Amino acid sequence: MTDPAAPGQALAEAMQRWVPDARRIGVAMSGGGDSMALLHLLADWAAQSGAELRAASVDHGLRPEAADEIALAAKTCAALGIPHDSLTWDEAPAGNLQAAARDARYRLLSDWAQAQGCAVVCLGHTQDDQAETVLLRLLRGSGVDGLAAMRPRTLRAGTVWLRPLLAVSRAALRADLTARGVAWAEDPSNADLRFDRVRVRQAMAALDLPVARLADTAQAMARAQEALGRRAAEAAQAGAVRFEDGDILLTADALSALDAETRLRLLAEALRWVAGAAYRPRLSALTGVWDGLEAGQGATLHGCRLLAGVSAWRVCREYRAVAALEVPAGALWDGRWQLRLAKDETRPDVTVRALGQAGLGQITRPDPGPPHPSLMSTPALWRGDEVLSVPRLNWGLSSRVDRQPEPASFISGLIPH
Ligand SMILES: Nc1ncnc2c1ncn2[C@@H]1O[C@H](COP(=O)(O)OP(=O)(O)OP(=O)(O)O)[C@@H](O)[C@H]1O
Repeated sequence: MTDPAAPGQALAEAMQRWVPDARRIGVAMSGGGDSMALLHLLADWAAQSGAELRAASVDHGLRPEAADEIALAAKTCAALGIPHDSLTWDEAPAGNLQAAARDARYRLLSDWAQAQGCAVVCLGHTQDDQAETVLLRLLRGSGVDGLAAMRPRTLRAGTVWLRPLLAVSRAALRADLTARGVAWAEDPSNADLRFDRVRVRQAMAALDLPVARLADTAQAMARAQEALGRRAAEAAQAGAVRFEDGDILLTADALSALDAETRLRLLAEALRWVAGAAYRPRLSALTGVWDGLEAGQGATLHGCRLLAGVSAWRVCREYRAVAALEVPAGALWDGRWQLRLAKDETRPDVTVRALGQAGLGQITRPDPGPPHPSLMSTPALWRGDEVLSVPRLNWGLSSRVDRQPEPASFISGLIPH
């Protein structure tokens, strides 16, 4: 069993391992105990290594106490001579509030880090957070990917995030702060039993569950996840997957030679890639779809259409998912395409949107060509109601594709990074 590590040593080892040469490091500070300890430990490490620190806190505008917590973070940074910024989330939240607040936090911190020139941003997740995540995911029926829980280094919203305290216990961090005589804020939502995480935390304490063992499970699962991802990437490169203008074709013969886990991984990644999504659907949600495809039935999932052909299954974008998207020519469409006319300076009113039925009625369809659902969601250049160009079909005015979905991002999506 991996015992919780001593805070200062664990942090220095993590920094040495993940960012040996970084000059400027960002710190995400909530004002709570974990990120307060992170700040002090990083300050010790920076004094030794010569790195510079920058700190930021996000006020989501959801709790009245947050302003005081951020003020405490700012005051502590000032005492340590570390520049600190307060970032405010002022968009109206949509959907799940917790998830929207978290996404906004990562986005705001990522933009801030880039503006500050920070190579990475450090987060204060602890070994206890990791153990809670494992247990939460176990209770939700997660497989290998979910149980791999949080990684010490991740990419999200275009920024590298580090969790240098993932092997350190929360108790050790609190003891470190107490020894330094440093105050921290206690977030009242940490006692709010409406949150699954809080209930899991309390259950772990009541049952005296071994935190370090649960965290070990995450490490074992992360190794398994990487091995399975590499196996799926090899299968893709050996011909199980073909790329066709933003669609993916899963080759029936090659798939039938693969084990079920690898096949599901390829299908899940195909859905993520075609939808341009940050996350794959859960593998367990795909078994039913797979059985349907084998029986020749298509499906609609994750913003994609799945078409069951004889020699290959096609994954294409679902028309309904993109029907309302319209951007000026040259701007990013559906997060993954950039199109414009070869001579676009003469056509300022040109936009990009999906071909749809209205567009299909205006063009000559290639024969043989992509199937109807794939054509429907194909991006085209329009002026008002008139289709000017469909670059994928080489139809209409000459055009340029400045950006399109890249096969390399399919392969890298299979291997955790
Ligand atoms: N309001 C905030 N401003 C800046 N950083 C924050 C804020 N809230 C959390 N963090 C950073 O994230 C770390 C984890 O915080 P917490 O466990 O509360 O978040 P979470 O929502 O569970 O995070 P995650 O989504 O990464 O699991 C903190 O130690 C801190 O580094």
